[in-house]
Amino acid sequence: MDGVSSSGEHPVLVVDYGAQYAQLIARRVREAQAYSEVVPHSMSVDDMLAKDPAAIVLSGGPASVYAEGAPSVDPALFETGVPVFGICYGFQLMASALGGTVAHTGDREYGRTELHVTDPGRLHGDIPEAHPVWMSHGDGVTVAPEGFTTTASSPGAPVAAFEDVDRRLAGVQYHPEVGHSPHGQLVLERFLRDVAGIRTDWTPANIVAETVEAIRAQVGHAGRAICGLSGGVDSAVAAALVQRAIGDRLTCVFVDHGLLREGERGQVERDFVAATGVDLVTVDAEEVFLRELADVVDPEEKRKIIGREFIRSFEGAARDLAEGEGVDFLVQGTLYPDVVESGGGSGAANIKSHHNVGGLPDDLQFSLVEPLRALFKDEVRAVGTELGLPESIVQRQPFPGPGLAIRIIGAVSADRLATLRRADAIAREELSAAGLDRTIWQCPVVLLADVRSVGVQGDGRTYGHPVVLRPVSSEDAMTADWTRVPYETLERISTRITNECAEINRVVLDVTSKPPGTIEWE
Ligand SMILES: Nc1ncnc2c1ncn2[C@@H]1O[C@H](COP(=O)(O)OP(=O)(O)OP(=O)(O)O)[C@@H](O)[C@H]1O
Ligand SMILES: O=c1[nH]c(=O)c2[nH+]cn([C@@H]3O[C@H](COP(=O)(O)O)[C@@H](O)[C@H]3O)c2[nH]1
Ligand SMILES: NC(=O)CC[C@H](N)C(=O)O
Ligand SMILES: [Mg+2]
Repeated sequence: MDGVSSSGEHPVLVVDYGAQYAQLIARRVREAQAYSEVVPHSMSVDDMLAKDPAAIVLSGGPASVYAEGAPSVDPALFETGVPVFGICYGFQLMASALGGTVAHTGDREYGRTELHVTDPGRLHGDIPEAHPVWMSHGDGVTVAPEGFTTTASSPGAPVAAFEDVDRRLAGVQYHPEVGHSPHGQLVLERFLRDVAGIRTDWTPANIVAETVEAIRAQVGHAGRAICGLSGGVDSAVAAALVQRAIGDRLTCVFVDHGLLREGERGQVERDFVAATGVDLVTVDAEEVFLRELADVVDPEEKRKIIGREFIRSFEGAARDLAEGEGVDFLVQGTLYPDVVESGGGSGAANIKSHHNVGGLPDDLQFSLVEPLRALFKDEVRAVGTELGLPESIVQRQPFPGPGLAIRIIGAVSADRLATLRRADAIAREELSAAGLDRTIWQCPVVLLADVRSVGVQGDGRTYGHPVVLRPVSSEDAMTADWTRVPYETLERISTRITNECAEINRVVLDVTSKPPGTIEWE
């Protein structure tokens, strides 16, 4: 079907009703090559329309649609002509808003359930008549609204799917977004393509083309930009996109804030420049960062100071560069998770202020150019590959901009940084030697600088600090699990760190997933 392409300008909005899986729905939509964003259920229909959505998905949620105070949907949404798909609670909402009946049936279904396709319709053709789906509900639609065809049922949900193709509305009681619904992705794709009429062509090549155009439009014909470049994946890809858009009107700025890992500066100045040919200047800012951070213990305070000092460094570099000519634009490799965690999503809580989002000072003079702001890391990697960046850059493990400062629990000092830098280098060496670089998303090493424990080394008493190993596996850093690193590798890391780092007499392993823990400790 030849409809609109979904993109940053025509997103598929996932309306979050408190679902466990709202982000996952958005990811699945993106996997179907349509661009998607999560928005809160408090957003008005007018505000949704202002985003010019290609379609809207109503998520699941814990409430019951008939309960007092339950989050609802404005029935006007269904009159706008925008295609809508309801999942679980969203399906029940759609049913009750359009005149169907939803009730507490007592027929709970949690987990694997057999679905029977009673009418293939647009969504369920060529799928076995009986197939497993993942359910998680206690309420059910007992009567579908007028105009809808019921297309599937399950033992506990006589109306388990319905569609009104003319009005481009459809929904399912089950969760198509989870891996346990093997045909769910197909059903979602059919809604986007065959019901909503979206051209699912949101591919890395199209993202590059669209983004380069948008950057040109923002920076104009004569504008000059600097790009905060860390050697990491995000800023490398952002720089490559901007370079493609404005060529040599871009200069990259690497800030050595003294919070870097062993060998990092050389790697950026030598290897990164050799691999990409970017025009790079380095700012030596160790002294000022360490001075400003002295005695600061609170993680948010650290982050705000670091965010501010990054900008001061960029301002200094811009002044030196332009010799009076204005550099108005600052390029940053900000990703969607940075925005969400900084509380900048739609109604999201502030978990931590990423230095490049929530940590920015109020008096920022630059206009920000953030071409990756809507993307997740795996999407950024695909864009980087599309741009021809080498594997060594595209597949690099992330390292946070605030660096080792947010891995010292306690105040930051040059001595503590030196200790942590060595321990971190040892852990990275051993994990690489064990061939785990691609299995592990990243492995922060955290120095508990305000904790001491008693040890015995060389027959003498020590009273040193512990370090924590935090190996995690993840797809996009929004959720993570701790990586089961082989004991032999852990043993080598532990032995080497306690032998080679004077202040450290204990190595412990963090076995917390995210949630509830975050990846970094601060
Ligand atoms: N040392 C640095 N010098 C200049 N800019 C930096 C530095 N560290 C971080 N930044 C800026 O802050 C942004 C966010 O940092 P972040 O660590 O999330 O991304 P990254 O370093 O580019 O990629 P990765 O997530 O792979 O480490 C970067 O994209 C970059 O623009
Ligand atoms: O550039 C950054 N600036 C920051 O302020 C920041 N805080 C966390 N991170 C990285 O983001 C990912 C998610 O981390 P958390 O689970 O700790 O929030 C992980 O990959 C972290 O390393 C940051 N990156
Ligand atoms: N997962 C859901 O969306 C559940 C919807 C509703 N709370 C029910 O129990 O039926
Ligand atoms: Mg980084």
